[in-house]
Amino acid sequence: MRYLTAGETHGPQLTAIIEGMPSNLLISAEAINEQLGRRQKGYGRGLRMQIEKDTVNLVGGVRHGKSTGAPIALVVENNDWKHWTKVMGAEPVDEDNEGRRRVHRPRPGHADLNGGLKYNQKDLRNILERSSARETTVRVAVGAVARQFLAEFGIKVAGQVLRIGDIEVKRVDLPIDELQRLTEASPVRVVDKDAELLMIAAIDAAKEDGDTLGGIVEVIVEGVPVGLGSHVQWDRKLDGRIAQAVVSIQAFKGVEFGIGFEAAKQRGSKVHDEIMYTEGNGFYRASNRAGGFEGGMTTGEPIVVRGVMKPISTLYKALQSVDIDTKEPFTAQVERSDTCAVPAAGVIMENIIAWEVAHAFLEKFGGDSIEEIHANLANYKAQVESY
Ligand SMILES: Cc1cc2nc3c(=O)[nH]c(=O)nc-3n(C[C@H](O)[C@H](O)[C@H](O)COP(=O)(O)O)c2cc1C
Ligand SMILES: C=C(O[C@@H]1CC(C(=O)O)=C[C@@H](OP(=O)(O)O)[C@H]1O)C(=O)O
Repeated sequence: MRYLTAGETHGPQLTAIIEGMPSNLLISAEAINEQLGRRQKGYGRGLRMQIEKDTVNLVGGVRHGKSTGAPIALVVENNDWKHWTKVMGAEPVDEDNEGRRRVHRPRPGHADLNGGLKYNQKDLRNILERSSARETTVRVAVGAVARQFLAEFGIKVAGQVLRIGDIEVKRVDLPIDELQRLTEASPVRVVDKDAELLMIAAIDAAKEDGDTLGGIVEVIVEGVPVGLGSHVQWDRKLDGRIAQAVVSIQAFKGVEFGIGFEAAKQRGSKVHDEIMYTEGNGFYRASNRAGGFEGGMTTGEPIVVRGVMKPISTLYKALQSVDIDTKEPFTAQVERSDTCAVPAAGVIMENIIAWEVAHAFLEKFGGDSIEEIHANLANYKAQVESY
């Protein structure tokens, strides 16, 4: 199973195609829209989120509410497009010709300069249009389909924000349904309401100063069987694939599993998870410091992943850069930008991880229909139980 996305942030739409989703999966556009809506709600976003009202259009591979096995095509339209038809117009233009502008001032912290040099583009809009995190809209839509696939097999995903700037909350270990419920309505997706108020104040203060904030998000996946991923080849390690997916989110700079970087400070006796066995429950771990992985395979314990997002690159208190035409320094002018997108990024992270887990699940249990996968899973469960 694989997917690709296409589309520009100020173009007419974002598009994704999922190839290899088995047939007979119930796919609800409403459930996809729920995830799209969650991605738009976080505190700290700029004016663009007031323009957009993201909803999915399923234009291929789904009939009568179920996948047919054909490629699934998903489209999310950009409401903002109508304001950009001239700028995005078909004719190449120079600056200020009929209101269309060529971008020649690269923004620090963005793909602009590297992309311009690499693709030999003198209009940096050709880079920024695609590097924008607007693309995550349709990746969340893809992940929301994966989420429905996982739900079919009792696998659930939830996330919480653990840090915004210097405001940190202690992670809470709640049953996943409870965590989902408590973070659902929260503007920064934290359970601790006091910390949330501090975070909102920190975002407001950064905005006041023309500055931006990053943070840390944690995602948990519960109900995964033992043995997703594999130790036998580097690119089959599921923790490795998840790490790649997390760092592929715009502005994500780090990832850790379980106790993560903390492990560097501890002795082995405080890091590894002892193996237990009881009749009926089979093998399990006394703790889950590894965050659900050993040898690139799931242990059957919850997957616990944290991602680090850097502060938003575009600052109202602008950073210095160099004009690609004149080679003269300038300080960038900002029209609009987010101050903090960590809560939104948490929703993105949940959904892209759902995709990676669904992908590994399908690799393990194969099959072209949901019924076939259920049969394969039951067979494997019986094998594990009698091991
Ligand atoms: C949900 C989300 C919203 C973002 N919004 C903005 C924004 O409004 N302004 C900005 O400069 N960067 C924003 N970013 C970050 C940039 O897209 C990102 O820093 C840039 O594409 C360069 O990629 P890199 O930081 O991964 O190197 C956002 C990222 C995410 C995940
Ligand atoms: C559009 C989204 O995020 C955008 C991501 C983004 C960037 O540079 O990554 C810059 C901003 O875009 P614009 O310049 O059009 O306001 C954000 O609004 C979105 O999340 O849907």
